[in-house]
Amino acid sequence: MTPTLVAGVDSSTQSCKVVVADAATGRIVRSGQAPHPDGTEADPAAWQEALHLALVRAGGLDGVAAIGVAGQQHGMVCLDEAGRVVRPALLWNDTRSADAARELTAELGGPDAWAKATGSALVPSFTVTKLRWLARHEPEAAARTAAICLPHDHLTRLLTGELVTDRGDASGTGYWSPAENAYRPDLLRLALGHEPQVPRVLGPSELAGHTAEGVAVSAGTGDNMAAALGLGLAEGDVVVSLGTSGTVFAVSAAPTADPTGAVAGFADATGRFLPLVCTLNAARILDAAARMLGVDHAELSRLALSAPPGADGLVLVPYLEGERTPNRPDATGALHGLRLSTSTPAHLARAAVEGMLCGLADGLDALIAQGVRAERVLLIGGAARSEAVRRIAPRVLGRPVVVPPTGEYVAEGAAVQAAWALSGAQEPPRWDRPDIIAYEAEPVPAIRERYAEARDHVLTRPAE
Ligand SMILES: Nc1ncnc2c1ncn2[C@@H]1O[C@H](COP(=O)(O)OP(=O)(O)O)[C@@H](O)[C@H]1O
Ligand SMILES: O=C(CO)[C@@H](O)[C@H](O)COP(=O)(O)O
Repeated sequence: MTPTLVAGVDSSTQSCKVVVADAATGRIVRSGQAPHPDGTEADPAAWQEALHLALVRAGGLDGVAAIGVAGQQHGMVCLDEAGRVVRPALLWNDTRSADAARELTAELGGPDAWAKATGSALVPSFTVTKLRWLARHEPEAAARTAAICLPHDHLTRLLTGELVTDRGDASGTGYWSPAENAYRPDLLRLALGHEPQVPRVLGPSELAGHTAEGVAVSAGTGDNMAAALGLGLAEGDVVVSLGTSGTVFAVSAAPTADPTGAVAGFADATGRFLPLVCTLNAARILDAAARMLGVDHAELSRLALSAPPGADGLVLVPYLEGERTPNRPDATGALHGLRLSTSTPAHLARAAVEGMLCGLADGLDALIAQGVRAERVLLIGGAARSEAVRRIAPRVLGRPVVVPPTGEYVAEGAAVQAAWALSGAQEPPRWDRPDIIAYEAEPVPAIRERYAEARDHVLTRPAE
């Protein structure tokens, strides 16, 4: 019998990935990907082209009954009255709205007020801060903005003609409340000066519509929510994802509202919640280290593993893109503890891996402080392919980690959602994912202690 096929899309920061899977078993039958342009602002047409190319490379939608789109969270896509894009989208890792975040925070009564209203204290990643930036710096574009949506909403709209979203992605806007399950139009108005149309929020297994060819399209969601769905996260599981962003997250039955701003109180893609810590600096720290050393990722990993834990005191503070957690949008990175004896490629490679992981370890602490249980840590994302990262992670995170088989969990999560929407079932399908590899190593607390000494000693960006 021919299996029913579903497709999942991951339209993330650096690329678009598509998987086509058997809806009953989750077996991946074909896949494809295509790159996104570099930069922190992007023409949404580039995502559409990359999706088209990735779909072609995945053998198209022949035989596919349903598709779901997951995307990088928070990006601001402004549409005019005719549904045309007003200006390039500002992405989650664009920090130009740092002043806007500070202004809006003060106007509502501080970080606690935002955490109560939307689950999250404001940092420049949130869409609402980008809207304020637009109102201040491009008032003409702000006035032409008749509707506002996120990257995954935009692609879903191109597929179906419907302006819809889901709880997960809506929870990263800064104008939707996960606890109330409702928009906060007052916050939209506060930021932009008027209330543009916003996407209708669909239920977790609701259909957004159909493509012109009749393929059903699920609600879609943010990339982290999709990864949680793809991994079938249970309580006690914590994910450390090392993509362009570094994220640490868990599913939770109750909403969170962390006034310190470290933990964002997002919603997930199943009707629950997804407390999450996000850093701006993860896989690209290793890309940068490899570039500086003139080596590829395999050699960077070999070098890192050849240096001792703690790199003899060499610390790399990884704020190359500024930072979001802690909230230091204007920070730069730094190398501390350089001596003649630590001036080696191996030490630098080790310091890069450890510095990246220390940022995530701080995130894990913040999540635990919000009541999350970390019984099992799952390592995913591009940089989790690195053997050095897998073997050093337990030393820095202070607990064993498991690495699910190398897969595209965001795209797979989007495919799970498509299969769920198609089935009409109460719960999402549980696809078997065997062969989890466990990595154990003695924790080395000195790595984090030295990092804690170093992390506040960085320069800010020079004025441009
Ligand atoms: N073996 C590897 N070791 C370290 N980093 C890697 C490896 N393979 C891929 N990467 C990095 O992972 C990143 C892409 O990860 P991915 O999770 O797909 O990111 P995103 O979803 O944000 O686009 C790139 O920066 C890439 O260089
Ligand atoms: O902003 C966040 C989470 O709040 C990021 O995690 C983005 O969702 C981008 O993710 P990747 O491209 O790294 O997957």
